[in-house]
Amino acid sequence: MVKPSSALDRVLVLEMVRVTEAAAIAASRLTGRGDEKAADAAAVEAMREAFNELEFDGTVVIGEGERDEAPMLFIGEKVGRGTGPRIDIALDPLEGTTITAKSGPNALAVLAIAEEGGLLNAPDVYMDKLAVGPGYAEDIVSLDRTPTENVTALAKAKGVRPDEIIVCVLDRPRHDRLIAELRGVGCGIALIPDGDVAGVIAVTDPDTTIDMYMGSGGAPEGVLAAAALTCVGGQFQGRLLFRNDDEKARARKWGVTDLDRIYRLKDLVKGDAIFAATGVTDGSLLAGVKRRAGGLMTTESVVMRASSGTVRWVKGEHRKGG
Ligand SMILES: O=P(O)(O)OC[C@H]1O[C@](O)(COP(=O)(O)O)[C@@H](O)[C@@H]1O
Ligand SMILES: [Mn+2]
Repeated sequence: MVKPSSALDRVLVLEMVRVTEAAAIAASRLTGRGDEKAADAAAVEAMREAFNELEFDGTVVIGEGERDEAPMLFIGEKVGRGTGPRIDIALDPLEGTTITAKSGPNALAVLAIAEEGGLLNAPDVYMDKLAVGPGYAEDIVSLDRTPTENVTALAKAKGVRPDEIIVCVLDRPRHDRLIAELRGVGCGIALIPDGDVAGVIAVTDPDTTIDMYMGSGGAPEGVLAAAALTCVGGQFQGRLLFRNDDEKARARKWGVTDLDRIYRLKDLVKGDAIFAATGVTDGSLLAGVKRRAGGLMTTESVVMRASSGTVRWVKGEHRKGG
């Protein structure tokens, strides 16, 4: 029996990989060149071009910024051919601009799509994030508890000592207190220079040995990581952080009424969703773009779908162009 296809037709699953591949390949030409802006611009342009080949009626809900600050893939921009299903898109054509410029680990081209209205229109502010992998009781950890309480609860559930827990944290001065508290507990801290989309997703992969993600990063990146966890399992909590009234006004403009709210996965991503990412540089999730002899280029991508929980790892060999 043929199942009725949802707005996110199966075809779109693999098409999304082409889109992230295009962005990753374009950005990779600028890897290690010390020019963050050029790397980002290359990814943005390639992603936009790839989207515009597709038979769908897409709207960017999380993108490169507001219309007046971003020339392309701004919030509200329509992409695709304008026919077919209406899809909302969250994207970060180059997640890890500094990483790419320095040729560090974990830069990704990343996007998530959902049926219209399915993604939180997160303002471009910081978000306090907390994530753990699958298999734990709901709310085993909470943004309303201290880091020490969360580590202790997680350790008990995992059947290890608190000092055996490994927490991933962005290496930022604003996290000094968090890091000091975790050091007090004796945890292992995986400090990352950038790239918390990969950092959050790392909790879902036992091979990374990372048990928990803590600390603040971009709210848009929070929604992207949440889309991945919606597909593969795990828990995520996020609370928007505002540094000034302007940021609060920005959030209200995007429909956020309760500024202190804790968002869980189902609040960030509703209904069916697809998450896709291609590695730009090597990282915990994916290998980066590699240029090999004879014009061959290889890419590694992952694409996941929430409704089926299917995860596909896609190795690409690109022989012409790029
Ligand atoms: O660098 P800040 O201001 O601490 O922001 C953290 C955010 O920046 C990143 O490290 C990289 O973001 P870019 O994609 O803009 O380079 C994100 O992963 C993270 O959410
Ligand atoms: Mn980013």
